[in-house]
Parts: sequence; C-alpha cells; structure tokens
Amino acid sequence: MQEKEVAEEKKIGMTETWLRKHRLQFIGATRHPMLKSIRDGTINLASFKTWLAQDYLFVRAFGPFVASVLTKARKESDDSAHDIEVISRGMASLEDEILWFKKEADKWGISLSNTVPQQANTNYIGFLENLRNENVEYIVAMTAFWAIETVYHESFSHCLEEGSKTPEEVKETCARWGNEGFGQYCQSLQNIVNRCSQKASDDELKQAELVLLRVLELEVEFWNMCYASV
Ligand SMILES: Cc1ncc(CN)c(N)n1
Repeated sequence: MQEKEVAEEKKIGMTETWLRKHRLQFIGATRHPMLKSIRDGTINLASFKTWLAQDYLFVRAFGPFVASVLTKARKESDDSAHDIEVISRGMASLEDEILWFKKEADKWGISLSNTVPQQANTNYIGFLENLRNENVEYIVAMTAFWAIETVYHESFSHCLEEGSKTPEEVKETCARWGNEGFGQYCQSLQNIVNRCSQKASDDELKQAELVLLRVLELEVEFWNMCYASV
C-alpha cells in the first residue's frame, strides 16, 4: 500500500505518517545532547554562544527561503489566500527575530559581524538556497519549511516542560520557539503540507519525505557543530 493510502486509511495526515516512520531521526534532532544539556542545566555557555552566532547567520538565510515559499504559494497553492497569510506571518516574525539575535549577542558579548559560518551551517544554508529554485515544487519547499520550524518548537518547548532545569539566562531563548503561539503556527504549516499532500503525485511525496529527512540530519549536524565548540 502507498503511504498516501496508509495515511488515508488511518485518517492521519501525511506528515504524521512520515513522523511515525522516521521517529528515531525526529528524536535525534529534537533531543540532541546539547538540548538535553540545556534542559538539565549543564549547558556549556561557549556552546550556547556558538549556537547563537551561527543561528543568526542561519536566520538571515532563512528569510529569502521563506520568501521563495511565499512565491511558490502564490503560483502553485490551491488555497493561496490562506497559505500566503500563514507564510507571511512567518516572514514578518523574522525581522523581529533578527533584532532579537542582535540584542542577545550584545548581552553575551558576541560580535556577529566577525562570525563566519561553520561548515554545517554552510551546508544548511546551501540546502535552503537549492530549495529556492523555481523547479522545486511547492509541497517540497513547504515540507522543509514546516520541518525546520517544528524541530525548533519541539526542541525548545521540551526545555521548558515541568521538571526541566533550564538556566534562567537561556529560558528566553527557549520561550522564543517553545511558546504555544509558535506551536500553533507550526500546526498551521503542518496543515498546509497535509492538505497539499492529498493532491501530490507519488514522486512529489517521495521528494518531500526525503527533504524532511535531510532537514532532520542538518539539524543534528547544526547542534553537533555547536556542541563540539567547547
Ligand atoms: C538551525 C535552525 N533550525 C530552525 C530554526 C527555526 N527557524 C532556526 N532558527 N535555526
């Protein structure tokens, strides 16, 4: 049976089918040792600072990627008015996010202008650039977008759950992506992917699934890069 049919039979979305199938990879990305160290309060602040500076560079590259998803939504979505509204919300919050990174960098004494992307970050940014190509289908780019945001929400909300010992000075960072509003926004992205998947060809679905897996790998490599910087 095709995965599309499995999803239909179980009355779950395609994204849920993928997440069940790739559970271990998803856990690998959202429960990385660096995240565990945030949650148990043993985080090495040098690693945290590396993450902050590198993620600032990542987010600067993420904006043009989100803009490309917006363009694809306009051209290819079967509910473009709805999708444009959701994606634009994400776009708008990126400006605020960049200002937040600058403020945090000041707080931690990090010079963002002297930060150069490390290899794992360069790879991730290159992946985003490839997805901006107009030959990449909307559902494929949208799957990447949903996965990238969801991994952060899952990761950081876990660091704020009851019983966590996340240090006070890192809590604001966790709340940025771990808050409920961000979770609802991720759910809206997920709903778009699920809706698009109902009309997608098997080939498009395969490509979208591979993109999800690649995002999970790149997220692990991104955390590894910061973790190794001590
Ligand atoms: C590496 C990474 N992944 C995801 C996100 C969430 N936009 C982020 N800021 N950085």
